[in-house]
Amino acid sequence: METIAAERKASKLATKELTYFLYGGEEMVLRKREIENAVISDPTYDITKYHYLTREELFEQAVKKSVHSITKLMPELDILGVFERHSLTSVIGGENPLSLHTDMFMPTITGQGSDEQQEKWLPLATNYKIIGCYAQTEMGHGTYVRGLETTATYDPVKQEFDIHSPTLTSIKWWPGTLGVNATHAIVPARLITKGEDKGIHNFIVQLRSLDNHTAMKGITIGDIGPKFGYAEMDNGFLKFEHVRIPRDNLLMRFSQVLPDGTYVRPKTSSKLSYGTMVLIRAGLSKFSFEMLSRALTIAIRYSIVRRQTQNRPGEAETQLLDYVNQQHTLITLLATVFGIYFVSQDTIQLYVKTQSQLNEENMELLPELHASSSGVKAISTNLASQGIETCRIACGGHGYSLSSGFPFLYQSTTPSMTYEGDNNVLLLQTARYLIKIRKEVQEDPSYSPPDNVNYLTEAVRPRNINFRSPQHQLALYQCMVRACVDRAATKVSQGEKIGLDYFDAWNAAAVELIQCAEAHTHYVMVKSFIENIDKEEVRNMSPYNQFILKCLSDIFSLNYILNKSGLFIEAGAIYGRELNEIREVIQSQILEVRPAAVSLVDAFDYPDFVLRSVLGRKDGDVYTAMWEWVQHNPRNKHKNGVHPVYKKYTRKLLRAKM
Ligand SMILES: CCCCCCCCCC/C=C\CCC/C=C/C(=O)SCCNC(=O)CCNC(=O)[C@H](O)C(C)(C)COP(=O)(O)OP(=O)(O)OC[C@H]1O[C@@H](n2cnc3c(N)ncnc32)[C@H](O)[C@@H]1OP(=O)(O)O
Ligand SMILES: Cc1cc2nc3c(=O)[nH]c(=O)nc-3n(C[C@H](O)[C@H](O)[C@H](O)COP(=O)(O)OP(=O)(O)OC[C@H]3O[C@@H](n4cnc5c(N)ncnc54)[C@H](O)[C@@H]3O)c2cc1C
Repeated sequence: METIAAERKASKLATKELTYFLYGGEEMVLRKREIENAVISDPTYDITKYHYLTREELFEQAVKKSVHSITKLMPELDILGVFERHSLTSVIGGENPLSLHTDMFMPTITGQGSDEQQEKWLPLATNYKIIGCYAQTEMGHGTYVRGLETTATYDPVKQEFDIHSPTLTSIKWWPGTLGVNATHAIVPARLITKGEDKGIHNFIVQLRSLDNHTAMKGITIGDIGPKFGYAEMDNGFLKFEHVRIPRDNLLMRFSQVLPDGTYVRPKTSSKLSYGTMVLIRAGLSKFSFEMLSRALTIAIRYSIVRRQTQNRPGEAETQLLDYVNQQHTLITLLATVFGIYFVSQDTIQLYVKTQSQLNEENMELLPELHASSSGVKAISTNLASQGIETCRIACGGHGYSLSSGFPFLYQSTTPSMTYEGDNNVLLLQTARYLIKIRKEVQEDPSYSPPDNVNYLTEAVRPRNINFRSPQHQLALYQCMVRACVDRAATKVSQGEKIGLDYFDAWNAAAVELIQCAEAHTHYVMVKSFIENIDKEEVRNMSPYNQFILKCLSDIFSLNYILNKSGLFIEAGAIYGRELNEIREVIQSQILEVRPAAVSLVDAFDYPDFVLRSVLGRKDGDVYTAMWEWVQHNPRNKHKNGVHPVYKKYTRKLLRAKM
């Protein structure tokens, strides 16, 4: 306890200033804390026994908490917007089994419903007269949305759609909130009218009765069973047997079916029906920041408190964070989490800007948003999932206990590498965009590509390189990414030249394509970090905070160069002989950050309640917390301290003659 207090005292970081910066100002932080305190002081959200609950208990508690939040806490706190809602969910912790209602069902209606449809459905949804989910994925198809098999066949006589699951593989499988709670779903299905298949469109389908919650006629519905984690979420299955819905349950903002069955195609892009996925992908980088920053808070605080090995006679054992390997592991991750933070801010801004353009039927930014949000979602969820596991390992044996908080963070984060688009698949979408822009640049010298891909027109290694210079770092990345894009594009065209069809040529280059998308996205993250810490808000910070952010930016940028040095050397961006200098800059910046490490994680401002970790306690009283935790263990609570398995099994073994 004294150690962590001493660390805080010695740190020169203006912690409060950084917290205000991260949350968008003092007012936002005060509001966040108001929400946290309301949750912490309400017994409904008690977490004392959380880690010992069974799957069914976890689910029931989570639904109870969710309903309590909607009916009591949210009105009391006047929580309306998406950010405050997420803030509340995040404090309550665990999964929110009703989250898909507000995160996907409602945004789909807002984004894709006509004005009349919004007027009809949004008040019902806002007031929880209905509970919605987003039922897209089927047993046979998740990635390949165009391959979904559920049909929606228009009947002009009754002016209804007939929703049907024609095969076993067409059964909807995975959607959250579907298994037990939802009354309605957005159902992407193949629209068939006048005998023609018009592709995937979104429909609103009622699943359960609003009187007694039983399944509607023709609907078979349930929960898909235990998963890797996510016990609190009712991921479900859904089978349709010719379910009838009115014509105007087709979401008609972009395309329509007229009463006689005439199809009116979207004026602009058919991909607008994928809009909800893009929204969540943009939000997932923020989610990745939250999950990884919590893991780092736990790992860094514990590495201050934990001592291991007396290295000099008569002195205290060494703090884990004073081992250079531990510093390297955790401080490079600290730099990463700031990288994710900045790019998530930029991605959400790009989403908002694109959305306002789309409202004016301007599609200009859509390809960039799709490519960028796909890449950023993939890289930030990969980094967060791997980073949480790295934090667990960095905490030794105690990291493996549920009480560390890591298992929950990992289980909740790792599926984000799959849902909302598998990360490899999304990186291939980013690569598709890069290859396309490269082609345009080559074919039309007057074409000026978007800023983030400008390196495709020119990328030059600086002379007299200074690895501490952000501009030089960016130039190195530009050379490297350009070479990666060239390599992938060349591989595709070589395949085509030897007679492979488009798919085979593309598939043969898949590894290089994913590599170029990854490299590009890292470049975008480094660029975002560098640009953001050059903004006025940061330049107004205390000099020491600016200095630490610059150190973290260098670490983030240079550590990737070191880890992927093969790519940079192959591109002629750096020479092998320069690697030592890069190592030294990283090492010296890590040493600069070390004294501020605990204040940096304090700046994330997570109360103990949110971390749910005996190792990550703010006061550093880890061992007392571990002892308290074990007192709740039901396995220790049997008469005379003797567990029933003794009578059932071990006694027999001990007395058996063998
Ligand atoms: C603001 C903050 C608040 C948000 C808070 C978020 C908090 C997060 C917590 C959430 C917690 C839990 C949520 C979990 C719930 C999970 C839900 C789901 O998983 S829902 C199901 C998701 N499914 C997928 O993502 C499927 C992945 N597959 C696809 O998206 C597509 O099929 C794809 C892209 C792989 C391929 O599509 P398609 O075959 O149709 O396209 P092509 O490859 O042929 O490309 C054609 C052309 O279209 C362009 N394109 C593709 N997609 C899009 C798009 N979305 N937008 C724009 N354009 C798109 C593509 O680039 C091609 O363009 P071209 O010019 O021809 O090159
Ligand atoms: C916790 C969780 C919650 C979910 N919630 C929802 C929800 O609310 N609503 C909903 O509709 N869905 C939901 N899903 C489903 C999710 O969106 C899909 O699982 C996801 O899109 C991946 O699709 P898939 O399962 O078909 O994987 P697959 O496509 O079968 O992928 C398997 C492997 O094949 C590779 N692969 C596949 N296609 C290609 C390709 N074209 N090129 C190269 N490689 C390829 C992938 O990289 C991956 O490694 C959820 C899933 C999970 C795990």
